[in-house]
Amino acid sequence: MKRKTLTRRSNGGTRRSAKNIDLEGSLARHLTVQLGHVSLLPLQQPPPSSSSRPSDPPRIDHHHHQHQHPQQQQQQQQQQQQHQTQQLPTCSSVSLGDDDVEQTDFILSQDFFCTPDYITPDGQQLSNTLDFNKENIPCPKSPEKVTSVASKRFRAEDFKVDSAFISHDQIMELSSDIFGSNKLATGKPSDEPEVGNPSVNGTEKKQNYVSQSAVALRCRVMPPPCISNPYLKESAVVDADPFGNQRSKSIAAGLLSKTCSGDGLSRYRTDFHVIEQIGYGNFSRVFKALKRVDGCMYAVKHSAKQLLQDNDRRRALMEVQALAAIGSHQNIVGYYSSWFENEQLYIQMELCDNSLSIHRFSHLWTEGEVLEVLHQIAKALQFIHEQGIAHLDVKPDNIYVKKGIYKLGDFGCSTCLDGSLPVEEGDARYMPQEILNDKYEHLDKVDIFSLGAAIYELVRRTPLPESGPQFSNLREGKIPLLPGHSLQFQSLLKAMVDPDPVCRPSAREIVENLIFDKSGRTGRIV
Ligand SMILES: Nc1ncnc2c1ncn2[C@@H]1O[C@H](COP(=O)(O)OP(=O)(O)OP(=O)(O)O)[C@@H](O)[C@H]1O
Ligand SMILES: [Mg+2]
Repeated sequence: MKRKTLTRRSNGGTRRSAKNIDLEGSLARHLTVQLGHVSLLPLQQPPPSSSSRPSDPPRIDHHHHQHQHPQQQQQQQQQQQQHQTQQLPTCSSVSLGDDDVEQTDFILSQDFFCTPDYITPDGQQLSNTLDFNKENIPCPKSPEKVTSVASKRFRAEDFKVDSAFISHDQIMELSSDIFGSNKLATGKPSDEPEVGNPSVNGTEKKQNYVSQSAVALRCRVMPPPCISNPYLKESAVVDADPFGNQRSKSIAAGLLSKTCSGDGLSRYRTDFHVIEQIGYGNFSRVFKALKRVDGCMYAVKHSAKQLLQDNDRRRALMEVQALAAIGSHQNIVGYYSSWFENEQLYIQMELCDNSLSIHRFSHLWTEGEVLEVLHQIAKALQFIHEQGIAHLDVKPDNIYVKKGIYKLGDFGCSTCLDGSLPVEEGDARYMPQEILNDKYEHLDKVDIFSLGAAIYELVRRTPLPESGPQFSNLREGKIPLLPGHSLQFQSLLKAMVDPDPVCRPSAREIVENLIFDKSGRTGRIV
């Protein structure tokens, strides 16, 4: 694409041609489109035939103005105004349609765009070369404002009342003030402080002014590396190496080092108001926290200890990577965000009411109720299994309830079904025999066994043994009769804890089991 650079010099001495004039007319309209409310007056050019130099924008020369005879001055100003009214279209008459704007991709010189000629100081040294040492050079000073703050307020009130009552001298005075602070652009006085105005509230601005863009540039630091998500198979197809695998052998360490440094502020404390601790596990603490910016409550889980070893960090990261890869599902605890802070991993999650462990033994679970749990968590398992992910720690502790909806949480042990990730088995009480024998061919069926064992525990209202004959019986698929429960339900449960993983139903098969149609999922089956 052809690019054109427009540079205007402060003395108005830019070489001008008909094309240039045309171009600047387009530019003025272009600027109007961008700025909307900005008056075109200073930018509009008289026709080339005008005797005055067409490149000169309306310009107030304070010194010249002071030495002129008042009548002469007034006459000259009236002529100038008339000339503008006749020759120049008003803002409203300028078509703002895109068609009118020349289809040229401009790079507006900063001098032109940010510093209109009338505030560009004379004698400004322009260089065609880039000078990177300019950061701390004070900005050139614009002409001093003539008026004081007090008179500014007075004029502002007058202006609001009726501009017709303002004398010509007042207009000129106002204009010169406005020129200094760019207020002519809107034609309205503003109480907002003006950026770049050399005189604010009558006090001189400091000379060591650094532009915002320079500050932004300074703030740009080398970003931390991206971490490839092992749960997302598509991520391997990326052309470049956005994951910075060549940059850092210890990816998590790279991320950690970047996220722990910085401004020293705690994102957790800055973004959240911590209400209370709501839980803890072997590796983490979980807090109920109000997010300041959106006013909603979340569960924020962070690692109990500082993750000083790369392996610990990787392990912790797998939970958020799994959550992020899995995505949103009604029966899975929602994941929002995660970050490292103080060498701990923080995870912002959907806040649930409680986990099933609370009512595990106190509540008399009806068959309808346990079927509801079974059906909803089976749907969660179907969702993750279809994405090639196994949970590997399904148990009442990790099943949450929120407004009557059951949600699977704590993906700290989740892994890939294809064996591409290490297997870290969950709570042994809910693990099938094959896992204890290090056989990982059917990891999805491990989740099915665990869910069957969890439901069995809810119905029995007694904790599952960690060892002994009852422990072995369960792994052999032997469960005693459950009085008061339908045979269909007991058969389903028995199938779920079958010692042969292949014989266990899949999550989909469970979801589609007819038992859920019959039960209405909340009623009790006799
Ligand atoms: N999203 C949530 N909403 C409400 N409470 C939660 C949530 N997440 C966790 N909790 C509470 O915090 C406890 C510990 O959470 P979690 O099981 O995720 O931690 P953990 O350290 O991974 O545990 P584990 O020892 O099972 O590995 C839970 O038992 C539950 O009481
Ligand atoms: Mg847990």
